[in-house]
Amino acid sequence: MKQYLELCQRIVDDGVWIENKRTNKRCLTVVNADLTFDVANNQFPLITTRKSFWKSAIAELLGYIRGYDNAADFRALGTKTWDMNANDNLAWLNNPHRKGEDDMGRVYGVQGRSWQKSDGSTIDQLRKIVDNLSEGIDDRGEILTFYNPGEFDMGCLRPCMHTHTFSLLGDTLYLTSYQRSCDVPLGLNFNQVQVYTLLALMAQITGKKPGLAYHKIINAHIYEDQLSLLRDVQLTRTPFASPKLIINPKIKSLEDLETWVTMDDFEVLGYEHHEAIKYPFSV
Ligand SMILES: Nc1nc(=O)c2c([nH]1)NC[C@@H]1CN(c3ccc(C(=O)N[C@@H](CCC(=O)O)C(=O)O)cc3)CN21
Ligand SMILES: O=c1ccn([C@H]2C[C@H](O)[C@@H](COP(=O)(O)O)O2)c(=O)[nH]1
Repeated sequence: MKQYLELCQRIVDDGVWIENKRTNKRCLTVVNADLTFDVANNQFPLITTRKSFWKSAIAELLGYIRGYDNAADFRALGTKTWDMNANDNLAWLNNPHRKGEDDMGRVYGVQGRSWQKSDGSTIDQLRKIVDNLSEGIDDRGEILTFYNPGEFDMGCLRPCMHTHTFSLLGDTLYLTSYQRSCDVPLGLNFNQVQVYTLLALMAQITGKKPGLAYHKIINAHIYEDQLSLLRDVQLTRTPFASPKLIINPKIKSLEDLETWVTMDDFEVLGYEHHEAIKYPFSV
């Protein structure tokens, strides 16, 4: 929580106002932030200075793991986070690649599970990583990347948290996640839960011990219409201690994640938090 609050304060104190063309809003912006989460000791980085909808964040992650490309599938898992980008974004609505209501196109998990090759076949990046790690192999290229510039025009949004690199030291698994663009009041609240949970889940299904998760952010920003709520409300609150994330130990494989896992397989213990804050969302 300390790292999150320090980043918020840094943006408020040192941020530069940058005009964003896509959303037509100004963003108070800093460049480069490094967060570290202690997954080994179950220090779940859930925001406590407001109510955080952590199930929605984990549902989104599970949708990426499954390779979903449709906001309706994300809703069925328990999150509405893709509704606006799939259905309310004019550039995407006018894009000939859009297959209709709720389609997100070739974003995130689609790239992770079925990256298209020029011969028409596909690459399942996640399957290869799970197979290698399960056998104790780290080929120094255990990289899951959603960043495919050749297909940006086929999706509703370029991926923000775009690359996850796994590293094995003995039987301890580490994760380094890269994020090019970060909406600190809304997105980061979800993204840090996802980085943490991705390492915890990957360690569990490959039979490794989880170590640290490193979260590297490039452009960290606050939209102009979020600033007063963040600075004058959220930042004046005193944080509570980190809660714990409990994952159903019956989850043992990638197939389990793909087939029967639901949000009921995740539980948070000891979550003390301040009241919810409704931040404006920019499409
Ligand atoms: N401007 C913007 N910020 C983002 O964080 C973001 C995007 N766009 N587009 C793609 C995804 C979608 N994400 C989202 C979308 C919505 C919420 C959101 O509304 N969160 C609320 C309520 C969540 C709930 O009730 O489930 C929150 O208070 O955290 C969060 C992240 C993260 N990403
Ligand atoms: O996981 C996510 C997804 C998106 N965001 C935020 C970061 C930006 O505010 C927008 C994306 O806009 P771009 O113009 O494509 O950078 O969504 C996030 O924080 N986390």
